[in-house]
Amino acid sequence: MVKVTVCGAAGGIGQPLSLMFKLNPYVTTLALYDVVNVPGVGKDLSHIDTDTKLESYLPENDGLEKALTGSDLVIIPAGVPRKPGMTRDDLFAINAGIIRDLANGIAQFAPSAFVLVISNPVNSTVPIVAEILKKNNVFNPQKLFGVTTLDCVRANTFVAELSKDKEASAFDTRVLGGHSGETIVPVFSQSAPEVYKELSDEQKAALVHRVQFGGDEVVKAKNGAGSATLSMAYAGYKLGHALLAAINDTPNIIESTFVYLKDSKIKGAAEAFKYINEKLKDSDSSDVDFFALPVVLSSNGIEEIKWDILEKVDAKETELLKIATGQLSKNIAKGTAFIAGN
Ligand SMILES: NC(=O)C1=CN([C@@H]2O[C@H](COP(=O)(O)OP(=O)(O)OC[C@H]3O[C@@H](n4cnc5c(N)ncnc54)[C@H](O)[C@@H]3O)[C@@H](O)[C@H]2O)C=CC1
Ligand SMILES: O=C([O-])CC(=O)C(=O)O
Repeated sequence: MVKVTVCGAAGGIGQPLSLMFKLNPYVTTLALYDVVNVPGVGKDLSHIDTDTKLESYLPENDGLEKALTGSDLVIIPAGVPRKPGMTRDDLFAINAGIIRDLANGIAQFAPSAFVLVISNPVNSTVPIVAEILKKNNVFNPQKLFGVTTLDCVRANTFVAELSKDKEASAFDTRVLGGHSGETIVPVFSQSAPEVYKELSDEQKAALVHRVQFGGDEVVKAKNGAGSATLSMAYAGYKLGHALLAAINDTPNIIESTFVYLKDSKIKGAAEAFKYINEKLKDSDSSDVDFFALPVVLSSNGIEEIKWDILEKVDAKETELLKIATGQLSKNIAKGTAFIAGN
């Protein structure tokens, strides 16, 4: 029996993401929550002849409580998307409060659920969720995931375009750091070595830049009508499905996610925290408490952090990681301070 809750289910990401979970055989109940339009989305999906039971809730009549109670996995694509000319950080003013309120609901009604945060700016919204869960004494770092899967998906697609003989599905690129611009660091030296070795320095730089700013490509092409929704729904589903498979005892699944490190008991967290903060960050900027890294999944959630990839990356990638930590420490501190100041 697995209940999945999608918060922001009537949105551009929420709808296709909910469709995919309606088709997932692990899911017995799918609860949709949104502040608008969700009864229609829920009714529509409920006609699909898969066995997953559909529930949909607006905020009135304790909707959030009902959507979250008994939930095993909560996925959050709630909040506003970018328009051309905006950075992800420009979304903080609106989305931080939305995420705080949803996190308070999770702390109260689904304190032991796995939580996947899609809403931007991920580098700050994930720290917001962690702070709320900590305040309520229900924080378990094994169960909190910042969704950076779309960066990996893009990296696989873009590197395949440069490969002579391999399709996108042949790649499993690791992307480290965070989820915005220069905080996104694909490490092709570790995951696509054959293709990577053949590229010139200019080609390597262009490939990395394309992954870092892939979101902008979509924002520009949509021309005011939002940001990535369909590729994001796919990516969110990919991580969610991997987690459901791990919960159901499929061994050795590795996915990348923006994971909490500081004071965490997860295997590899202390080593990751030390390496990032001592070797990749200026001593005068605040701690980088979260970082996107490959993790091994189990029925407990994040079982192990594969931090040693940080030691293996090449000199140029190390330089990029150092640039990433500067921005990331500010983004994380901003999220944490938002809750400390509330
Ligand atoms: N992590 C990632 O890689 C990516 C993250 N995103 C982010 O995902 C978020 C959602 O994007 P879209 O689906 O395109 O936006 P959208 O505007 O189409 O949908 C957002 C939905 O959230 C709902 N919502 C607003 N406040 C809410 C609340 N308090 N509780 C529940 N639902 C609420 C809205 O009613 C709407 O249905 C944005 O912040 C966007 O930047 C988008 C793409 C990739
Ligand atoms: O670019 C955006 O604002 C949405 C996003 O995070 C992405 O597509 O990577």
